Amino acid sequence: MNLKDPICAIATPPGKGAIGVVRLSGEGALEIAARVWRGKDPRRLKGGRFTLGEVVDPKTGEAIDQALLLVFRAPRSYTGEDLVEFQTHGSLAVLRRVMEVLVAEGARPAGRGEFTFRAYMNGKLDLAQAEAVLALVEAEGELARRQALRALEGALSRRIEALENRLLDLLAHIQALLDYPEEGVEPLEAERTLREVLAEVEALLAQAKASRLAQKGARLALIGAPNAGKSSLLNALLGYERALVSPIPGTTRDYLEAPLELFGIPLVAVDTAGVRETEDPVERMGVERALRIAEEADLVLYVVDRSQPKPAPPPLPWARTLKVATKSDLPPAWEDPEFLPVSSLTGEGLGRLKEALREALLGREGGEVLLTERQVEALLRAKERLEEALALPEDLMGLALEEAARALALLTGKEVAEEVVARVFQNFCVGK
Ligand SMILES: Nc1nc2c(c(=O)[nH]1)N(C=O)[C@@H](CNc1ccc(C(=O)N[C@@H](CCC(=O)O)C(=O)O)cc1)CN2
Ligand SMILES: Nc1nc2c(ncn2[C@@H]2O[C@H](COP(=O)(O)OP(=O)(O)OP(=O)(O)O)[C@@H](O)[C@H]2O)c(=O)[nH]1
Ligand SMILES: [Mg+2]
Repeated sequence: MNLKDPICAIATPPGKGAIGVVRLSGEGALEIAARVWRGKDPRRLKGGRFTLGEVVDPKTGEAIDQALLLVFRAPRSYTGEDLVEFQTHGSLAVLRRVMEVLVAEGARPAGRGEFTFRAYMNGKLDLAQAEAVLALVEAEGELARRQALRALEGALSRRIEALENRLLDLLAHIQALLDYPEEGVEPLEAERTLREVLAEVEALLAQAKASRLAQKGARLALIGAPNAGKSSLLNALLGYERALVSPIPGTTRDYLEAPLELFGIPLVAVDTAGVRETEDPVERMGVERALRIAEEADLVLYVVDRSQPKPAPPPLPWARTLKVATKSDLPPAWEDPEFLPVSSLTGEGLGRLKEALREALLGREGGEVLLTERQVEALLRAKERLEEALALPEDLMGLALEEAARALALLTGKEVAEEVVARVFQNFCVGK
């Protein structure tokens, strides 16, 4: 891959937008820009400045759009190279023509993530930060956005580097003891350092689940007997009347999905048909679907009407099930401390139910750390090596320590093989 040639891409999403952005980066970017620009010469613009003018087709002199042009000069740009942005009107008709004239003047359409790849290669971002850029672009909920921004700002990278440095210091110390046994090098306290580093790695790993949830979201299924109050509870959680509710058992025939963001996690809540034995073939199809949805959900709310005799529970994945007793505003027919009482009518208990959902989804860890699958793998490897080192005498733990440090370095990308880097950027969209 050529690392300096001028590349260009539409950076805004396809479709109509008030404004569209085309980026151009690399050697000769300013010269190319000058050839397709009518207005103040971009080559005379300082870095960080913009000007209003027209993008033109240099072959015909035809104006393509009225636009703003921004100049960033190497190394002070996103990529670290000379970089020009054209901020045009946001139609595909405009953006496509801008791309055409840039390519005609010698720029190459960028590959996926190539701008950020260059930023990485030029030391503007480390690999954890580049992955944070991707996560920020893809963030669907508040939690994912917060996690990604913190990682982009280097929070994870700093934590990892601190651990790496402690291991490297320890290694140097061991080496000194081995090389100069007579010279009064201070004795090691390897075990304590190792335990502290291991605890920090484990603390990070404890956040992996929350990070995956924030990015991928979760499915929440409501299941229970007909008339239990599932659809009412769905509506209460959503805050609007999404599902039909009626006193007639069997109101919900097919399942129904609704997006719901709780604690910054993008959830899909699924209301289902009431589960019961039935002769009606259509209703039976609904019941079968309901059970399948419960099986596949990340979390199940088993909904039971507390004002009626308690029914026999359907087969549910109990490890992922929260029990809810609805209609808590009515006189209870039974009590069971395993069930959370709620009333969709008055809202009583909804707050506690949401808290229980939060704990079931996130655990007790707050979940402010972004961890990609790749990073989790590296942390697991580091953890294994640290445990191995702990089991060895101090003069023999050097190799395991070195490997643990190397595993940590994978997170920030200092020791990462080219294919791994390529794979990270494969996940990007064009223009990022
Ligand atoms: N129009 C536009 N908006 C955007 C971006 C962009 O590239 N263009 N960004 C793209 O992701 C994000 C902002 N992030 C950016 C990060 C660094 C630099 C940059 O030029 N950094 C230089 C110079 C800093 C300075 O002028 O003070 C540097 O780090 O040296 C630009 C954008 C989101 N919004
Ligand atoms: N008093 C009271 N009535 C409720 C409450 N929740 C639901 N109901 C009533 O219970 C009846 C059934 O509610 P739905 O939400 O339709 O029950 P469902 O579980 O979706 O029923 P199916 O779709 O038939 O499986 C309706 O008449 C609701 O008004 C509640 O918290 N308090
Ligand atoms: Mg219903």
